[in-house]
Amino acid sequence: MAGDTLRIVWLRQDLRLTDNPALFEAARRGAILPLYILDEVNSGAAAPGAASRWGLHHALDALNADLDGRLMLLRGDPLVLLPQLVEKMGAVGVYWNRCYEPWRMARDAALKERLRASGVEARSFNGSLMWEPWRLLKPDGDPYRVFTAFYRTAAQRAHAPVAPLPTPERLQSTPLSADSLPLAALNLLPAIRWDRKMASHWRWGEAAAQEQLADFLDQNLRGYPDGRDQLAQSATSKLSAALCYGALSPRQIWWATLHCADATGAGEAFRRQLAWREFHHNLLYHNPQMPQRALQPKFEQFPWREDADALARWRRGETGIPLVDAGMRELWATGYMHNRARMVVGSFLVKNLLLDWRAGARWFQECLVDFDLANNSGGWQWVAGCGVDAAPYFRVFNPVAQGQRFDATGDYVRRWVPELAGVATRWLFNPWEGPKPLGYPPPMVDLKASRERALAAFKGLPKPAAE
Ligand SMILES: Cc1cc2nc3c(=O)[nH]c(=O)nc-3n(C[C@H](O)[C@H](O)[C@H](O)COP(=O)(O)OP(=O)(O)OC[C@H]3O[C@@H](n4cnc5c(N)ncnc54)[C@H](O)[C@@H]3O)c2cc1C
Repeated sequence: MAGDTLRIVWLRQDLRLTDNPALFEAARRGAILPLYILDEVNSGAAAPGAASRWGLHHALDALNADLDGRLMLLRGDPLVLLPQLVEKMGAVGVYWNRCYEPWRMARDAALKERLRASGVEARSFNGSLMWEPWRLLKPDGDPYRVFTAFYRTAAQRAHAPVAPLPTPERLQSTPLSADSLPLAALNLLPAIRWDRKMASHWRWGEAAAQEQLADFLDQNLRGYPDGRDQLAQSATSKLSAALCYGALSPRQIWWATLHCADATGAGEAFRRQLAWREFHHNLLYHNPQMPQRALQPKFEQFPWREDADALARWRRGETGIPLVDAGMRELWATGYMHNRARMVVGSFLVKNLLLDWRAGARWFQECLVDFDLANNSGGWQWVAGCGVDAAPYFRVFNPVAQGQRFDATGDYVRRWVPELAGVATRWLFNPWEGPKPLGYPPPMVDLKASRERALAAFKGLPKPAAE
């Protein structure tokens, strides 16, 4: 294959053929070499955990099948591997879609400079966001810090998300090089095969994601505004993992909602949630410290408790608070947790247990198949009340009231906490007040007293002049 037209398409969080600008542009110009590099060198603390690695394995497997087995796989530092590969293959360019995590941006900027300095075409595109963070700013040029204002501008005044691109008409890809590693050599699957139990909860690849989107629009969109908070209903799209690995782009989803039958206007509620993803990416871009540091500086002095035993009970779903335990066990069993449950378990950890939000974020990073650095750190800062546009710290979720409201039949709790299957709905969310259920622990904290302890700690924070 002629090296003078060969371009490497470096795929990362965009594992799809449709609406993939880097792939589309490279394929238009000639031959391509589709490549994925497992980078464990530059990721540091942001490295995906065991559940995301498992998901990545399947996402890569599906993409490779779509590319007729021609996806090249490497493992190591792209800053070293890519220049070597360019030289070896005689490629004229490297194309990729932009990522927005601080570690990836730093690496990609260095790579671009290095490739260009040696006369290689290095081009990046937007394949993962509807509004890139430097394009959606307040009128005074500052980044948004409040979601509603961000969304108002995005939905009403910003440019509409660009229409999705088609699949390239012709994919002229190079035969697989002998240097390519077999997928198994990336060691993404766990040594102890705990993943088998969660496999049935996920579908992989672009075609499956498109089908899932079509089914959601057809069957669930209408009920989304009311149903999305109902824990036992499958009312949400479950497209988060497809977005994380890039089997679908947000533009494809946005456009599909605009072009489907939506007589009730429910698409608006759904697009609003998609915009939360954009907002968190925007926040992370403008606040690269977001995964490590509270965006409200006063929280850096918050008196978090150190309590390894309490953290372990929370992780295992053995807190004695049924809704919290149900969420944590759903996470462990499936690699997913309903958004409402994410908020409830997060609030319980941070407020009732007074444990640092970063410990919760780290556990989610390890266990979520849909782990996404921007959404996870943004979600945790929101729940903890220490982010820019957060629920105020003094607003503490009451897991009993949340259960009664969002799991009124008790099906969610009974599914994930089978010890409580026989408990009447009246006592299901507060079994300590009713007949004592067998085999289920008493609550590890008193909800009222621990709430007051949290509020007192919050009141004790210094009030910096500049906040
Ligand atoms: C503490 C906490 C941690 C979270 N960690 C992650 C994470 O690591 N990865 C992740 O993708 N989402 C995370 N979320 C956001 C949200 O819980 C999930 O995106 C959602 O539950 C995924 O289910 P779905 O695809 O069915 O959502 P749907 O309701 O169908 O929404 C469609 C899409 O919109 C986006 N979205 C929806 N709600 C939110 C939100 N609150 N914030 C940002 N984007 C949103 C997601 O991309 C989602 O796939 C977190 C939320 C909290 C409170």
